Amino acid sequence: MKTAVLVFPGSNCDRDLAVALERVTGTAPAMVWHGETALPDGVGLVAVPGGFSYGDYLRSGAIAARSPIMRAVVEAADKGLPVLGVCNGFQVLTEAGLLPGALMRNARLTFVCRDATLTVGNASSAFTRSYAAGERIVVPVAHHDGNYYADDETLDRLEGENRVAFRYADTVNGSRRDIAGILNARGNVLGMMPHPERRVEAAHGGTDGRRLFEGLLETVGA
Ligand SMILES: NC(=O)CC[C@H](N)C(=O)O
Repeated sequence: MKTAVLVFPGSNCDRDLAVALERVTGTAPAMVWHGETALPDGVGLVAVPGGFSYGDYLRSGAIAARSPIMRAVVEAADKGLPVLGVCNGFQVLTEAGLLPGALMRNARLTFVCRDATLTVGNASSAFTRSYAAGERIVVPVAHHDGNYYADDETLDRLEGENRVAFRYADTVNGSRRDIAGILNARGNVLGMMPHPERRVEAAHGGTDGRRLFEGLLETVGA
């Protein structure tokens, strides 16, 4: 599977994601600079990395969401291309309007960096098919703006349409309804605050994150 990882000014977890994708797919991703206006031909996944973008000025993800490459990403997502946003990437995807809601400052106003136990909600998307619904997995978090907010109507819709991919098993950042990751209506866009790319080999303490990339590979094909 050919993949693309976006790179913004100040991105600092793009290489983590690239290494994880290469380990699982066997092919190094194309690293796509934010100023590009088109995605490389034939990519089966666009990954928006975690870390920071543009120093997180204004709001996390707000400036990155308006960079030239994001127009191409929104267009491709609308046509069904899988798009994964991890942490800062999730923030970018909400700011770009590909996912509903917003990621606000953590409820305790502190940076949270630790392993988080998640429960899998939707286990039938391209991203989550290698998990079982209700399964508990461990994936690390590292953020100060992970406090997911959406109004009740949006939250009810996300739950009613089985679009909550992951929830925190305990309180991590104050997210409404403990939401850690959500899907778009079509199921081809996933945003999640935990970092699956930091849990892909035994040396990371487990491989629960790797399964997400393996599920994608099964869906998209080599
Ligand atoms: N690990 C990350 O992607 C962090 C995202 C963002 N900089 C935050 O702290 O919320």
